[in-house]
Parts: sequence; structure tokens; C-alpha cells
Amino acid sequence: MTETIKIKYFTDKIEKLAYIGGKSDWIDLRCAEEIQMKAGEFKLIPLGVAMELPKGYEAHVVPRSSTYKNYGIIQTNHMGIIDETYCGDNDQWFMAAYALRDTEIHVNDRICQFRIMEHQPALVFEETGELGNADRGGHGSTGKA
Ligand SMILES: O=c1ccn([C@H]2C[C@H](O)[C@@H](COP(=O)(O)OP(=O)(O)OP(=O)(O)O)O2)c(=O)[nH]1
Repeated sequence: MTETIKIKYFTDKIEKLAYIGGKSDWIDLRCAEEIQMKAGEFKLIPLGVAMELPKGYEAHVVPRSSTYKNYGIIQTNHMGIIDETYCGDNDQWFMAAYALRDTEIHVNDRICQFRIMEHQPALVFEETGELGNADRGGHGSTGKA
């Protein structure tokens, strides 16, 4: 099964997105402008694209495994969530980045990746004084080994 994503590019300086099945079906995203950051600096890095996702889907954006090694940045929100409603002509995707060292990122560098996910079902919260279940325990309660 395939799904279609409408995509608008904000620059012709980045390569077009490519879905490559097999090795990984996450799609790499590219830096859309020349970026210079000092250690300790935060920046919203434009990714040069806006998209209309398929109906019923959202997108999740995470760094590539090599992003920290190559560029010294981490993603401040840890995972970017792109809502289906983020589909306006000026709704450019960005990566929220914090630099741990002075760094340069060049146009077209692949800095993060995304996949789409179906929305979860609609949820209602039903308040109760007791859940009536046995406690599982958390925070390492199953031990180390
Ligand atoms: O890493 C990200 C995270 C978000 N977005 C865009 C898409 C998303 O739909 C929108 C709003 O994101 P979110 O809801 O996570 O941000 P918020 O801080 O809760 O702002 P809002 O009040 O706009 O919901 O920003 C990105 O481009 N990259």
C-alpha cells in the first residue's frame, strides 16, 4: 500500500525527499540554510519543506543516529510531532536544536529523519478513586540483571 504526501519546497538548494524502503523506511530531512551555532545556543533549524500528510496521520521527527557525532547538536523536544493540521503554505518543518559545541551545518546536510504514524483513537478520561489493579512498581523495580 502507498500513501501520497503533498510537499512544498522552500528552496531548490536541498535535494528532494526520497522514500527508500528496505534498509530503513524513515525519510531523511535536510538543513535548508547555512547554520552556525555557538556552544550553548538554541536554534530552530528550517528543514525547507511543508507537507500535507495523508488524512489520519501525523509525523514524528527524530535526529539521525549520527547527528550528534557530526554536528554536535541534540533535538530539544527529543521527538518533533508534526500535526496533520500543520499543512499551511508557511508551515515549514523545523528541527529544534541545541548545540553542545561550536558547529556549522551546511545547506542540504541530512540532520534528522521522519516517518508518519496513524493517529491514536479518540480518548475520554473516566475519573475513579481506585483503579483496582495490582501495582506493577516502576523505576527499576524489576532489578538490574
Ligand atoms: O520538531 C518540531 C515540532 C513541531 N513542529 C511543528 C509542527 C507542529 O504541528 C507544530 C506545533 O508543534 P507542537 O504542538 O509540538 O508545539 P507546541 O509548543 O505545543 O505549540 P502549539 O501551541 O502550536 O501546539 O510545530 C515542527 O516543525 N518541528
